[in-house]
Amino acid sequence: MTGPEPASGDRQGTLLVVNCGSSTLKLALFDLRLHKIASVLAEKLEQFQATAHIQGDPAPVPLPSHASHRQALEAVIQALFERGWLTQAPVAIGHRVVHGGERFRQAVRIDDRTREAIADCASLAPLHNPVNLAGIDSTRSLFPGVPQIAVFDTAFHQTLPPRAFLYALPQRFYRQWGVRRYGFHGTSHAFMLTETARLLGQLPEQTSLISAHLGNGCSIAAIDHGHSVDTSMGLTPLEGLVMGSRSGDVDPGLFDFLKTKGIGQDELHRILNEQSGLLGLSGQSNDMRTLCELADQGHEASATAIDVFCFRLARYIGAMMASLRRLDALVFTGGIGENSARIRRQTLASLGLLGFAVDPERNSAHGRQSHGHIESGASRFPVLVIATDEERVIAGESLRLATPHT
Ligand SMILES: Nc1ncnc2c1ncn2[C@@H]1O[C@H](COP(=O)(O)OP(=O)(O)O)[C@@H](O)[C@H]1O
Ligand SMILES: CC(=O)OP(=O)(O)O
Ligand SMILES: [Mg+2]
Repeated sequence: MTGPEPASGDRQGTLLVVNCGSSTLKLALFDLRLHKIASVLAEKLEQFQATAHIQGDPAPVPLPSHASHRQALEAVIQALFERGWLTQAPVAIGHRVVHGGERFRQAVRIDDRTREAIADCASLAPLHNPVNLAGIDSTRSLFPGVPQIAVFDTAFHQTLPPRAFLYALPQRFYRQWGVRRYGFHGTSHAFMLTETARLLGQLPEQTSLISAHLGNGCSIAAIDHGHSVDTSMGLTPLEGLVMGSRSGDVDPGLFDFLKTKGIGQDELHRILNEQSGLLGLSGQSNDMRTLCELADQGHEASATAIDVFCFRLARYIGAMMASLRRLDALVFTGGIGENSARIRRQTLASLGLLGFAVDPERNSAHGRQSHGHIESGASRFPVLVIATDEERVIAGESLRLATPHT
């Protein structure tokens, strides 16, 4: 199959959005009115079965075995040209960058100096920033002279007050090394704010919500009158909720204990980031869909993984209430939040005392791409399901920064 009636927006120009994740690469093309023209997903990068597909095109994009992010990006861009989705260089390229430290409070145009500053933040997001940089370097050499914009996961959370961002550690760690809670998934939480305000018919600056982004990485944010005031991720994207293969919160005393068992620094890093979470608890998979199927077939460890996931999430929803002056809605998003009625139901079942109540029919009616209410008439608060679109937020910021006069 070839591209669309050749990529309609392409004649006026396109925006390319690059989201290099820990093992995936997501690409999206938008026209200058922010209509999405194409999206691409490459999965299992660095593994034997690396694959890439342009949505709606049955022919996979050929990738070398164990393709790196850079190789996958180059192959996908070549395919976008060959199949007619792209006919000229994009007018701007937006990149998701996970960690911007305290240096980046908003999106920036990338030059040599900002690239170095992003590299300086890499030790705080070792699974993410290095691959984000690989994406930046690759598109800078493929499209020299095209404005490149970095949009940071951390930027939306720069409004956190000290009571939420400080750890109870000696303050010199914060002053000397920036040891504090940063928070992530900011583009998704920001999109939840805009969409919630739109659905409720009010202004974003008057809207207060709890946003639960449940994908491979999971985080929750308390947004008070349009500002992020609390979130579950911390210095790195490891703190907080149970995730696909990340542990979320553990007792830091664990590190000393595991040392006595001969587990060193590198192994500990691998355990907490790659072998824990849903994967570690179930012993089977980091994929919530698989675990729901296994639990239905009576696999006990998978059912336990789901229990721990939902209970931790419910506790965090309760904790986020302490950060808000009012609550207009609790919002579920991300692959799990958008698609799994079971996870939403089980989580909310622990929150009856706070006044949350779900309507079973509305809850099971909502899947990906469908916005809407799932609370019952007895609920104190609206509960919403909203499909996230991090790429659209990145495209909007990129357009704004690439064409500052418009
Ligand atoms: N119908 C479903 N039921 C339960 N989990 C689902 C369903 N569809 C997708 N998921 C889960 O969503 C997660 C991936 O979320 P997604 O937001 O797409 O990931 P990423 O963080 O990589 O962008 C996986 O755990 C996947 O199993
Ligand atoms: C910050 C983070 O966890 O990102 P992702 O969900 O893409 O892994
Ligand atoms: Mg994600």
